[in-house]
Amino acid sequence: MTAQILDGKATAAAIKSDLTARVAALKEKGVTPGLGTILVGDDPGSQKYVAGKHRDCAQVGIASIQRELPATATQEEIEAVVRELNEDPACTGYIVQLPLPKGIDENRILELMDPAKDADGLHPMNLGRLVLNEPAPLPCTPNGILSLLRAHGVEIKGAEVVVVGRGVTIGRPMPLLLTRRSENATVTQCHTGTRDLSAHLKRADIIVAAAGSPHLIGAEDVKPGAAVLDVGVSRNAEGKIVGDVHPDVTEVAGWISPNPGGVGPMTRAQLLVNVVEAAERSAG
Ligand SMILES: Nc1nc2c(c(=O)[nH]1)N[C@@H](CN(C=O)c1ccc(C(=O)N[C@@H](CCC(=O)O)C(=O)O)cc1)CN2
Repeated sequence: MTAQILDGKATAAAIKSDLTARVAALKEKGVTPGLGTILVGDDPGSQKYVAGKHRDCAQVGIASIQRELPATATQEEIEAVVRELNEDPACTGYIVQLPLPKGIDENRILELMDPAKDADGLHPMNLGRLVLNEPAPLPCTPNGILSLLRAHGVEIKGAEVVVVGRGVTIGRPMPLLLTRRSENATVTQCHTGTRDLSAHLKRADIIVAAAGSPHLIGAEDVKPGAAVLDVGVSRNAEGKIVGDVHPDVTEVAGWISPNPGGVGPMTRAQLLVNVVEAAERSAG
């Protein structure tokens, strides 16, 4: 078997085409959505992701507000920029690119954001709303994964899903989205403390690999026909992406997301969805 591709680029392009029309309609009502980004430091990966987010904004007609601080920025300096964007009427929603440099209290920065402008769905109030099944902006990568599966007709309802990883952007919120009544999946969360990862993986209909451990998952770990989403981003000596999923998984899986070209573009598309939805709410 050779797995079918979960094409993130094409799916994101379709989402962006829909958003372009919605942004045009907002502009006719006098509302221009604006996405703000706060980038601290000079991590090349983060710089690339933020640049991609603003390229996407330009494509769909969303205004860009970019704030950059050096790696030496203090907690207070970052908080000052957060306060500035909280107050800026041109900024519909914004994100603080993670991770922040060592020594910065990331949670305090996220808590300081105006939850109504939280385009990432990572403010504690919005994560709490997700737990309570109340409407909230949804974290971009988990929501992008669901959109990618739906767009390709992969059955989520009743599926056994294994999420590998417990980070704040993917691992923690992913099971919350998957176990909503609208998705009705059964989820096992695995992490570095899991005793027999392979035993869990072999039972999975869907695997979300977000461990950041190069080629952690091989063909021998995957049930034939399973859908495998590779979210891991490690870099080799040439700076190329190495995912959590070994290339030999393609021979066993039913569906696989390429990396790059799978979940990454979907993360960016869902960010734009959150910004446009916030603008539509404020436009009534
Ligand atoms: N504030 C946030 N920080 C981070 C998040 C997040 O959702 N919010 N997630 C990740 C990084 N991320 C989003 O910012 C992200 C990851 C990957 C991509 C992407 O488009 N990847 C491309 C490849 C790009 C490359 O060549 O390096 C792809 O997969 O095709 C976009 C955004 C951590 N931080």
